[in-house]
Amino acid sequence: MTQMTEAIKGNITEEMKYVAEYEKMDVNELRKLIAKGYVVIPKNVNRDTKPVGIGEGLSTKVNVNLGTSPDCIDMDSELKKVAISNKYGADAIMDLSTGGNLPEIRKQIMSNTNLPIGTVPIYEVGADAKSKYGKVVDMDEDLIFNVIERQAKEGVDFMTLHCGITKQSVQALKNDERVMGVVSRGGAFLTAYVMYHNKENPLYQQFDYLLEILKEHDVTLSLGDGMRPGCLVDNTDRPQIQELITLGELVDRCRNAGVQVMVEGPGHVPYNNISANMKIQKTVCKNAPFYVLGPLVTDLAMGYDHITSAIGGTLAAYSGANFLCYVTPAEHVRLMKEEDVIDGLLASKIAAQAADVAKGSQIAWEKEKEMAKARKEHDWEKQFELSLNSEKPREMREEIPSKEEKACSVCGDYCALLMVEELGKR
Ligand SMILES: C[C@H]1O[C@@H](n2cnc3c(N)ncnc32)[C@H](O)[C@@H]1O
Ligand SMILES: Cc1ncc(COP(=O)(O)O)c(N)n1
Ligand code: MET
Ligand code: SF4
Ligand SMILES: [Zn+2]
Repeated sequence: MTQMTEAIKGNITEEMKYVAEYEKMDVNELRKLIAKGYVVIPKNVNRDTKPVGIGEGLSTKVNVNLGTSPDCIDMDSELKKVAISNKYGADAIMDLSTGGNLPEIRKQIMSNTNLPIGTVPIYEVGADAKSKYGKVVDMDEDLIFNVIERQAKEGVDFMTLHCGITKQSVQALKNDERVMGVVSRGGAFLTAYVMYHNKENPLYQQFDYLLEILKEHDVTLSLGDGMRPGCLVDNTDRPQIQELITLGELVDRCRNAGVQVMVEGPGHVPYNNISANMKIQKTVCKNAPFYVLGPLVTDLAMGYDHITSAIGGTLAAYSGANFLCYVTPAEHVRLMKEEDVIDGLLASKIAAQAADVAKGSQIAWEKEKEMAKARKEHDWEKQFELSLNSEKPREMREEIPSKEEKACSVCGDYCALLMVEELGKR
């Protein structure tokens, strides 16, 4: 049973009820969207988590990436990142750990949040292959499917699997004059596998078997974009589009099997090409929920890539993307620290709200109206409460206080609002 098979049968699940209430929509409308594959609810049957809907007609969701790396294994810090994700309103968390005891790290992360958890199982496969046989490319089919099945049993809610890395897309990469090669880590593992063994990607070749495993536990498949461009100059090139066409075909196969599926997208895309990218994806993948990384609209802002990604993410979400994978100021520089998680998550939440407002979402506009009212009433406490991060403005207001309690220290006695208001005009 999956949310999708239930929806097709006409059954309304508890998860659908929860999501419909949160989104303030009719539950039968939601059910129809899930049945068509336009909306997913990533929730593994083996784990009790908050149901989160992603897709057409729903509010834009944001994901936090966290996890260890071979250079930094600090469980304490990762759990603080989980706490930050809970506190500041992430909609999902991906554990992208590649250093230390991966199943143990995942277990701890999962027991510290009720948010849906995503993973990229090929990372664990690569790490296991390296420790057992010496190299990442020494992985084999058994190891791949065993890891996926184990993670599915543990309760992972969505999995990024780079099924579109095929002999064909690897050939397209070789034929192209792309400046940067493969920047997707999972994509790189599988591209290396295809090149080294001259074999087809097992995730593609045995896709039906993969679907059986995912279906049993209702794991949502997130089709990874292993060929996404790694810099603006490579955007929307043939390897990216070649892979996307394969992903579109795989979406059909997921739907026929009743497996929930979303599709991942770039990455590095100039502002003028973002809406075209969203349109191509939504068309080729027949309205599957779209999960984008950024997109980053310039490559020159090292240390500020949460901003480049919020600019791109706003337009992407406005143009059809449903799920924004956050990017932090640490992207392209080092592993993120806790404060980077706050900045990255806030930037993504801003992009999501900005896009939802522009799309005319009633929920988004209700919040904007409440803020307008709080500002008019000089209700500072309410303004802080409504803010995406309440603490920051609260602390800032205390740093340079105003003598005039209703105003702030930008104008103080000359508060524009108060001056006209006192004449009884508003
Ligand atoms: C594809 C995305 O995954 C992120 N990424 C890769 N590994 C980790 C990790 N251990 N923690 C957080 N993010 C990670 C990259 O920074 C990129 O944004
Ligand atoms: C939107 C998005 N895209 C990709 C990945 C995985 O990372 P990678 O492809 O580098 O393994 C991700 N976590 N989120
Ligand atoms: C593999 S982690 C690095 C990801 C890379 N910055 C990208 O654009 O997708
Ligand atoms: S983030 Fe760093 S380690 Fe990862 S692909 Fe880019 S340069 Fe390599
Ligand atoms: Zn990048």
